[in-house]
Amino acid sequence: MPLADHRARLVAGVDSSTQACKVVIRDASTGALVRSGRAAHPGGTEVDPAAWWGAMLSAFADAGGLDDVAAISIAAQQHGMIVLDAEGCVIRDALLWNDTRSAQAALDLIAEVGTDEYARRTGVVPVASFTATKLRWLRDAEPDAAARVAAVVLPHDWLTWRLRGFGPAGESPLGPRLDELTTDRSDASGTAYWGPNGYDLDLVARALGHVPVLPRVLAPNAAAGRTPDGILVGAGAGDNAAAALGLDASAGDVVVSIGTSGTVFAVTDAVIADPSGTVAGFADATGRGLPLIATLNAAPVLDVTAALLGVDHAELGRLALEAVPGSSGAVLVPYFEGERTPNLPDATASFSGLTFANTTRASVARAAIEGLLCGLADGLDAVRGQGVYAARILLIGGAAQNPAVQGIAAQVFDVPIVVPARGEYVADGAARQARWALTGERPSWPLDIDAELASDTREVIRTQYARARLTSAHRPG
Ligand SMILES: Nc1ncnc2c1ncn2[C@@H]1O[C@H](COP(=O)(O)OP(=O)(O)O)[C@@H](O)[C@H]1O
Ligand SMILES: O=C(CO)[C@@H](O)[C@H](O)COP(=O)(O)O
Repeated sequence: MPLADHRARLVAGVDSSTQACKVVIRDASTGALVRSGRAAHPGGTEVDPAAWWGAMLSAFADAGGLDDVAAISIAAQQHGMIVLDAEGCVIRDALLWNDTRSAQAALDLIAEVGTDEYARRTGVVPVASFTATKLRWLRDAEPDAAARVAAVVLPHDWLTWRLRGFGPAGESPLGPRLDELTTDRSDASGTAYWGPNGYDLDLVARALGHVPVLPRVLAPNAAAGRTPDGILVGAGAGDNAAAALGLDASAGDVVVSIGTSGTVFAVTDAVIADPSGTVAGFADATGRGLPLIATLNAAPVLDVTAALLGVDHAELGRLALEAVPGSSGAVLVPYFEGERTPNLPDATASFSGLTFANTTRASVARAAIEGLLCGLADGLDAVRGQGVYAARILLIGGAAQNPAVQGIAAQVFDVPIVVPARGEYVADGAARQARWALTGERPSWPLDIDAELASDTREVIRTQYARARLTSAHRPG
């Protein structure tokens, strides 16, 4: 379609992430940012999806509306379990990627199927984050609800369906057409019941007890349909895959994202099947692979530390830079929310190495940043262990904007760091996808860079962290 009429000049991308919904509206030809908007999401690891729908509509309004937009795509937090009944109604609140109640269900599924078999069939080994384990938890803990499940979708799938006008009768113009549910490869690959041969219905039935309607998996450049107002709707994607697309990540690029989750991932053609489960062999949003590790404790580690010290993020960063690398021996192993990598769902955080001399505001601030980055550096090692080449790190996510995080990252990671200009790269990836669906041509928009930092590794940081991680009890009580 030529970019001639007034609508075709703009495309929109959505990031429905854990803490907020963000929308960018970009020029379809040049990629220039025209408008943007955002709205907050409720906290917690169990959320009524209606809150995400409401936040998305608010974010659209904040961005000046979609009247002049030709195409839109939605990216969202991965793995969240949304269960629908035959009338298209949400049966219970969604369980998010960072809800760890299904840890035992993950172990049960592994005991039945085996780690090698899971990795071979789906590219992943179940942990509490993945959708399959949440379905097993539902089957065991809420069997009446499980029995009513007619369809299972992820956040971006459900928002895409609602945006196209589908939903419960009375709440949507087109009604509860479950056969119109769609997803894409990247989000399907985070369910632990999708793999190289499509949906693995045996694994679905093992998890939920029966096989419900599952969303049709669209190609990266396909359209899911149109909104009732005629806006083309792209396939959408999981947030990390969308970020890789938004950054145009290519060989040698490893993305490190410090949002609610910490993630380390790269785009590759290699088939990843890690039976240890450390690296997830996800799919990307272009038809390739996205090996990824995720931690449950990233930017909120700094939020809680700043609150403890009674400072804002800028002051937390200034304090941290007053301390020496290694925080004079103070170490934070930041498993506040349990942990996924390493897989310790019941773990708690621990400070160690404290003395009268190093128990200062500066050391505490620095130890928080060092601790969260060391978990991601371990993740980078694991991703490289799968054959991924890292020439540089692209550092993104809310906490990546903090100069102290950037500076300390250069002391923790052993490859150069590039900080793209402040932006919403997940939403940008979705906007690129919308443009791709609109014109059939994947855009190559420029990427602005804020900072480039040479690696300045200080071994003490990771050495003492590794020791502390092994010796901390990580158990509540
Ligand atoms: N300058 C900063 N320093 C440290 N953390 C920050 C800074 N700015 C934002 N954050 C934190 O980043 C997080 C939001 O990042 P974002 O990537 O948008 O998360 P998500 O996509 O998971 O919603 C919040 O926890 C916020 O407090
Ligand atoms: O679970 C994962 C990836 O496997 C997380 O990355 C979620 O996709 C949430 O992302 P953010 O809200 O932190 O961006």
